[in-house]
Amino acid sequence: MKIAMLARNPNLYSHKRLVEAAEARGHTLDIINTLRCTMNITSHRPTILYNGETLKGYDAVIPRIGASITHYGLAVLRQFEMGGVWPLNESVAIGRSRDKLRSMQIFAKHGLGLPVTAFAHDPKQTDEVMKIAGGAPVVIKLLEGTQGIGVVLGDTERSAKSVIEAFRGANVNILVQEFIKEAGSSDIRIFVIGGKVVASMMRTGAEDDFRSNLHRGGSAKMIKITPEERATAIRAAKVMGLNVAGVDVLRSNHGPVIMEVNSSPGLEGIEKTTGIDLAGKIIEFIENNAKAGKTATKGKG
Ligand SMILES: Nc1ncnc2c1ncn2[C@@H]1O[C@H](COP(=O)(O)OP(=O)(O)OP(=O)(O)O)[C@@H](O)[C@H]1O
Ligand SMILES: [Mg+2]
Ligand SMILES: [Mg+2]
Repeated sequence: MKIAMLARNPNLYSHKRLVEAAEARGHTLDIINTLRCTMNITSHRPTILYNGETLKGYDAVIPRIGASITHYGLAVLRQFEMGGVWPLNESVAIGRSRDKLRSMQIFAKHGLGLPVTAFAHDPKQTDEVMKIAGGAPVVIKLLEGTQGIGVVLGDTERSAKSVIEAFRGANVNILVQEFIKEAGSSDIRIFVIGGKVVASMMRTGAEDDFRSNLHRGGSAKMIKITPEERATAIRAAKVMGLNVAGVDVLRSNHGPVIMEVNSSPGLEGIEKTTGIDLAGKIIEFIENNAKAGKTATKGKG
């Protein structure tokens, strides 16, 4: 097969592993720098120009679109989809999962466990937002945050309110969430491919941090998840419409609650922790599923 991978940095562990796995199985995998793609949107047959040439002949495209270029990256992916190239994850599904509010609303609608979450646009609503989240301690999150940056614990009513007001003053969107203390600075990353759990790990925050992010100094270990956690992760990936997903859940007193669902989950932490060849499993999934024009949404947007 001829596979395209939309990515910017060819030296990232995840990207190198996917190239390696594809080549080991006899495929070619070209890394396409998303931002260097030019789109011809006017023609009847949508095309993508790359380094002066029209991209063609691809059987599948692996989107690894960074959070900072979601908008342009999804347009490029849609262009592939409209040209009939099978995407590992569809643009519509990635768009859903990148929007924290939208995804939480979808999870709630499907009865999946979530931390109690409040959101308001008006700075005057601080008291109400605090009340919905059940009062201090609460977790305050930047909607556009990543790698644990912009995730703050408001220990007391007073500190929570000043954090909310500071964020609001900076004119950024936030959500306020019940603090799941019983999770003990740990979360579980569950890796789903094609509706099956293929690997999972528990990440625990550094000594003095409630955030479990490995980027913030957390550590990871292998873990056996419960059937309820497994079902939650599979369902979360399904309602997002993602073939490949990294589902993050916290163990709360009221069962597993979903933190977020990642559409381009990193491979380094989880492959090194579990010893499972996830890159190989992803390529295998592509082999078994890629078919020209076979997408649920066909880039309908
Ligand atoms: N409501 C909560 N209760 C307890 N701990 C939380 C809560 N929300 C977040 N955390 C902790 O903080 C960490 C970071 O939060 P979150 O995953 O929402 O944002 P992020 O890591 O910045 O986003 P991304 O994972 O996309 O980089 C979580 O992994 C979890 O350990
Ligand atoms: Mg996120
Ligand atoms: Mg996270």
